[in-house]
Amino acid sequence: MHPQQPFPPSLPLPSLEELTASARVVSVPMRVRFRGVLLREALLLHGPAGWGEFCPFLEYGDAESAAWLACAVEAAWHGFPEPVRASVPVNATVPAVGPADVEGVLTRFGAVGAVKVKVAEKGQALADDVARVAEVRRLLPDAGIKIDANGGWTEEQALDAVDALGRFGLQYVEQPVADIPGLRAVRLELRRRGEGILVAADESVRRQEDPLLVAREDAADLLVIKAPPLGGVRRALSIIASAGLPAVVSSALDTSVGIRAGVALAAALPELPYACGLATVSLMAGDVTDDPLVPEEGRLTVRDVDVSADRLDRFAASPDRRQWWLERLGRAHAVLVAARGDAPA
Ligand SMILES: O=C(O)CCC(=O)C1=CC=C[C@@H](O)[C@@H]1C(=O)O
Ligand SMILES: [Mg+2]
Repeated sequence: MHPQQPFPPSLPLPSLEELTASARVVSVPMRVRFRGVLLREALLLHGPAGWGEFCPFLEYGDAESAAWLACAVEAAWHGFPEPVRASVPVNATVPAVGPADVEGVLTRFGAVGAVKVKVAEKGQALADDVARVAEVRRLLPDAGIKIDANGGWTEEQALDAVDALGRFGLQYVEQPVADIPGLRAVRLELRRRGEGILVAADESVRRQEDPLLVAREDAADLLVIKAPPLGGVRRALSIIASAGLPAVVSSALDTSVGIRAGVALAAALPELPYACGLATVSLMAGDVTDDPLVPEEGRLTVRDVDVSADRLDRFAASPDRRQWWLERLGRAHAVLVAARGDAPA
C-alpha cells in the first residue's frame, strides 16, 4: 500500500484479536488452471457489516497484503458506499486454454456481451493466442473482446500480437508489457499506426507503489481496478477519480464474498463504460455461499452474500494452511497499524 494513503483514517481498524476471532480459511478448487493456480485460498472475516475476504496472492509480500486486509475490513466492519446502479455488466473470462476448450469455458458464464481472453501465457506461442481468440469470435460474433497479456510480451511482441489479433475486433489490450514506460510506448505506437485498440493498465496500477503513476505518464487509456490491492472500495474510488481515466473493475479470483466488494466498487463508479471482470466465480468449482454471485444475462446484481456455515466447513483449509494465513493476517495487520501511526481502535 502507498505509505501516504493508508487504510482510511476515518474508519476504525479492529484489533488483531477481533479479526482473528471470526477468521475462517478456505481452499476452493478451480475448474481450470488460472494464473497457474488450481486451488484458491482465502481468509474470510466476519464483522458487524458482514463478511470480508483477505486473499492476497501467495507471492505477495506483507506491505502489499496490507491493502487487501484494508479491503476485507472495510467490507466486514464498515460496509460499502451507496451504489448508483442496481446491477453491473460483466465479461466471461477465458484462461489460456486450447481452442477445443473455449466453448466449455464460455458455457459456464451463460449469455454475456463481452469476453476477456488470456494471452501471452508462458510456454505458449502467438499462434495459440490467435487460435483461442478466433474461437471466441467464432462462437460469439457480436461480443466485445478484450485480451489480457499480464505483462507477458516485449514491446515488439505486443505490437506483433495486436497486428495478428486485431482482426478479430478487440476493445482493448490489458497490460501488454510489464512496465509503465513500455505501456506508454506501445500505446503511442498503436495510436501512430491508427489501430483502434486501447491500452489498459492492470499490474501497473495494482502492484505499483504509486497507483496514479500510470495516469500521470499517459501510459494507458483505461485502468483495470481490483478493490483489494488498492485498499478497498472507498480508496479505489478516490484513486480512479484522481486518475481521471475510465475504469473496469475486475476480480481478484475471489469467492463471492470478495466479488461483492468488486460489485460494490463497480456499482458506485460514476461511469462504467466496459463490462467488468467480476464473473470469475464461474471459474471456480466451489464457493462459500449457496447463492453465488454469478451473472444472469451478462450482469451481476448488486446484493449481499449469505455465507454458509456448511460450505465454510466443506472448503476449510488444512490446519497448517490455516496457521499460515493467520500469521499472514497478523503481519498485514501490523503494517496497517504502523501506517496509521496509532494503536488499533
Ligand atoms: O478480469 C477478468 O476477466 C477476470 C479476473 C482476472 O483476469 C484476473 C484475476 C486475478 C488475477 C489476475 O491475474 C487476473 C488479471 O490479470 O486481470
Ligand atoms: Mg489483468
